[in-house]
Amino acid sequence: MWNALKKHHATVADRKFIELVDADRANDFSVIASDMRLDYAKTNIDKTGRDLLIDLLETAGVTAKRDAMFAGEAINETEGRAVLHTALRNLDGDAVMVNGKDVMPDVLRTLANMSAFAEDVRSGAFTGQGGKITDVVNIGIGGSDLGPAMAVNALAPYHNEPRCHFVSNVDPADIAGVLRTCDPATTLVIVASKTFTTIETMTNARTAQAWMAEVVTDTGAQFAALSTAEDKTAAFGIAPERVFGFEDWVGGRYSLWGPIGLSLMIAIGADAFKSFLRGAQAMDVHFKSADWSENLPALLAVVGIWHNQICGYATRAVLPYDNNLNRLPAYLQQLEMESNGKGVSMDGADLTVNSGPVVWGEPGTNGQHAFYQLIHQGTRVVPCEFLVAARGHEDDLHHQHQLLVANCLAQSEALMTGRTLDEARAKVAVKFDGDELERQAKHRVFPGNRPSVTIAYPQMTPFVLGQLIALYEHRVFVEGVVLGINSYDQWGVELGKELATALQPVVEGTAGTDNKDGSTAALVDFLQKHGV
Ligand SMILES: O=P(O)(O)OC[C@H]1O[C@](O)(CO)[C@@H](O)[C@@H]1O
Repeated sequence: MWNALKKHHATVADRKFIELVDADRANDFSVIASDMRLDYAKTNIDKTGRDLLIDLLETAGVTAKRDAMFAGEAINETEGRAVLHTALRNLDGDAVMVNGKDVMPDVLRTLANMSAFAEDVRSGAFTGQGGKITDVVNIGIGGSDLGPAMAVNALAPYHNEPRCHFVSNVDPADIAGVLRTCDPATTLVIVASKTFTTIETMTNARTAQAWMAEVVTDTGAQFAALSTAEDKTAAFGIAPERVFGFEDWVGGRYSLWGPIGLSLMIAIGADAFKSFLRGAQAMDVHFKSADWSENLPALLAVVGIWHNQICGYATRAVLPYDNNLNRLPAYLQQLEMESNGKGVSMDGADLTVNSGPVVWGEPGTNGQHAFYQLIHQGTRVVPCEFLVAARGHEDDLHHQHQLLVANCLAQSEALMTGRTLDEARAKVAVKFDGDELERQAKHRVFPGNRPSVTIAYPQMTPFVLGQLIALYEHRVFVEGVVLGINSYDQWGVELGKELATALQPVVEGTAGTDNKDGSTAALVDFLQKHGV
């Protein structure tokens, strides 16, 4: 299949896709599911290419793998675990079996407990020593931070109760900056850690505990924990009624839908949080039922495969024309790169194609005045993913939103159409002539034919955000199955953790640098001379 796709790519690589994009192609290469429209017409995928890509899904066994995932089979083979974040948004409670046990009663009970606690915090029924909670500090990292941090920003227009802060970095600047703005007597600290062992999180949690203890008599009463390790949360001193547990079949970067979403739930309320879950559930239903040729996550995945594994474009820019989605690129970096940044397939063989792409981005229009220069005229092609809402939330500034939308559409159009040398000459002919005209015109040429997809939606509501994040999760799943890798482990983060633990005494000066390489030893020496 890979060879067939590469052969086909050779036949379309030079085709100007601007010449192909008429109304028919725009409809044929777009799909609408629930509230979302995915347009992938501005690419050089043609019908044959799409058919081949869909054959690839079938050959790779995506259908069977998808069904196995939803059925609770242990598709995370290297860790022997099921992958069931979808159960967390299965609000109708239909049975989901793991090892012969229906997990839904526990899932729904935890959701009810979280909802009651979140509403108590919001209403003031739950208080700190100094009264109603004014600030919530979520301490977590990776999946225990990026999801809720991204979603609280994305849903800022729905955020109507305590201020929410997110501390992730072990750099003391992070926690010190946040705690400086909070009153310990009215702050709730949420320690979010699936394992409850992550060094950054546990270090920050102890710092927060000490900060609170200066003022608050019973600090444990103002701490909550989100974890799979209830023994460890108890040892930390957090009472069981404020521990919201989940199972090991929820991966860290897929955990926003359950207890790890508590800070989001406190920010927007339990009803809006359920609407967020319903959006994701709608995308799950679509993913399970739509034909691959009409299936949003599958199509987004095959476009990604086309650009990365077939065309060889190493990166992908995610460009939300939605300022509140400013943390989406960082969230997607973990979701996609921790899931699909692997060089070994499930059976232990080396991959024969590239692993997943480097994902990066910033909201438009800011990026336009920063890195779009390279996207338009650089020597490397960067496939772009634009996201845009029909409406913002600032009704009195709707004209400004229209300008935002115009910018978004202009960028994908400019990337596709480009500007020829003749057009560039015509632009500068009033100012220059002769050789100087030629030289100046060359700088103003845009190669065009640069691919992009656009995801459009009515408005960034909790329901729409749920759909969007579930769309990306399933896209990652499909790409992972096609590559034959396990998208649900993350062994690649281990070595650095082990070496950091070993280096701590070296940095502190209680161990020597004898067994370190020359470069590391010299850096330790330099930092120690400067007071580390
Ligand atoms: O929630 P935990 O267990 O603290 O882990 C945090 C993050 O660390 C990782 O395990 C990677 O180091 C991520 O996969 C995870 O989201």
